[in-house]
Amino acid sequence: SDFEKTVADVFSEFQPLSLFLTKVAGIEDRFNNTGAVSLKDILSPLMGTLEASCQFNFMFDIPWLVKQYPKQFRDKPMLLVHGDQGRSEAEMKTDAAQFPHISLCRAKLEMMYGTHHTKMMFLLYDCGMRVVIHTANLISNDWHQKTQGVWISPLFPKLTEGGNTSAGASVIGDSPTKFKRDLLAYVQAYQVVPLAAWERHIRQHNMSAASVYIVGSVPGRHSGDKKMLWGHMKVKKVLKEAGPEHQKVGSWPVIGQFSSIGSLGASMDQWLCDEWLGSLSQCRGNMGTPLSHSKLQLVYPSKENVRLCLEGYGGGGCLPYSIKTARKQIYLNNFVRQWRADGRGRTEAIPHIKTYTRVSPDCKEAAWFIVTSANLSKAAWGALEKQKTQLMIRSYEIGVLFLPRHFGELESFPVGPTAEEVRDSDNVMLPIPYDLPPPNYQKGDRIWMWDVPCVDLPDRHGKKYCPP
Ligand SMILES: CC(C)c1cccc2c(O)c(C(=O)O)cnc12
Repeated sequence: SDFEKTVADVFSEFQPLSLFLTKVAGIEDRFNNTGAVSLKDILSPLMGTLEASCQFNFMFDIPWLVKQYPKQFRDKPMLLVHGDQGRSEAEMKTDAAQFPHISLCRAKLEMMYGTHHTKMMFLLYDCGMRVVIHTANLISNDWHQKTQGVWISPLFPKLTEGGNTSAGASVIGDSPTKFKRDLLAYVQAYQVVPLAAWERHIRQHNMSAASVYIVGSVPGRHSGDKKMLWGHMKVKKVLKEAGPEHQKVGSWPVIGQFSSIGSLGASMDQWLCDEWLGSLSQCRGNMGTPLSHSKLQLVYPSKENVRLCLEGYGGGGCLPYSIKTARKQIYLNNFVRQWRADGRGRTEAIPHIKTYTRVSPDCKEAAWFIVTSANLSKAAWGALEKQKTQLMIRSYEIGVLFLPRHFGELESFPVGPTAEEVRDSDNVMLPIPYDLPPPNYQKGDRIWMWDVPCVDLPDRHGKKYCPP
């Protein structure tokens, strides 16, 4: 039964995809006992005996974060990688100063409007290391009543011989998805001294069991063969080389699901449907036929989704889509679908998770799946410039891409609408975080914008929404 399952049980039940949601306060136990973890679970001694950790993120509540570590690990060295500058960096330094084991590392943000969105943990144990790539800020609210995604790596054992000598260009202890090579390239892109030690730790571990691809974004104008390393061009490259066949999935819809939307251009053909969808609809054997934009579905909470959520209108505080941006791209209203997750008990847990996938018309199979920090924006995924010779990215992002072929020669992933189905299935099943197909917005409903008042109907706490 579900009572008294340890995090080790929860972890092993959801292998080999190792894709979890975060626990949500206030929903039925069964939706938290399977396929879901808390930050304390991830940091539990049952996952390994911690020696040191590195936390990449955007928002940090340092005293709260320290309390998520088991007492016996609260003095282990912790590096926080952030993008704060000026006053907020000063505040972070003040908070960190009270903890001698914590050091800070600021990521360079030289592109205007770039942010350090990446949410990742390096957990160094006495017997190996783990990588966790997720979507939650290191603040209590992000782990309380929201839907967040977490990929937890296998325990990567230490390489026996001097593993950190990389044999020329190739990397020792890598996987068929080149997980270690690409993770090293991502970490190296920061060019900051404190990460050199973590680069060495990564080199010294055998990551051959990693069955996902790294999909990272680093700020810059990437050209030549570096153009395919990051953002939507990395997805395009991997899907073209190793994705499912065009004749099988070429007509399947692509579904994007995210918690914010950038300025995407005055028409859908400028970036959304040509460039971005052009990359995410790539597949093997594709003769370049673009996917019709009727096959694009964008899951983003409506005003009613926010009004009825566990947090009430306040839940919309992590959905920073502004009316200023929205009114420049009304065409998005043709693509948006509601957030509904009855299968996971999370229809009322605002989605801060970001996922991208391609599913069969009958919603029973998925061609691939991505969980990432990247919202639907050019800053995150990149925008091609100079006659498509360079990819301009503003922010740091990271996610993982699951391809069926790396999970047992599958052509596609069977989709599991509930965590129990995934747990009890003998074959690999994708624990999809939301219900398929995503429902249309109801008549009279609208896209959630965080700077638009809601004074007609109260939320579950009897409140109206009057943003500052
Ligand atoms: C507009 C900005 C400051 C913002 C508002 C609300 C939530 C945000 C958030 O959750 C992230 C993130 O998770 O990386 C990043 N910016 C967020």
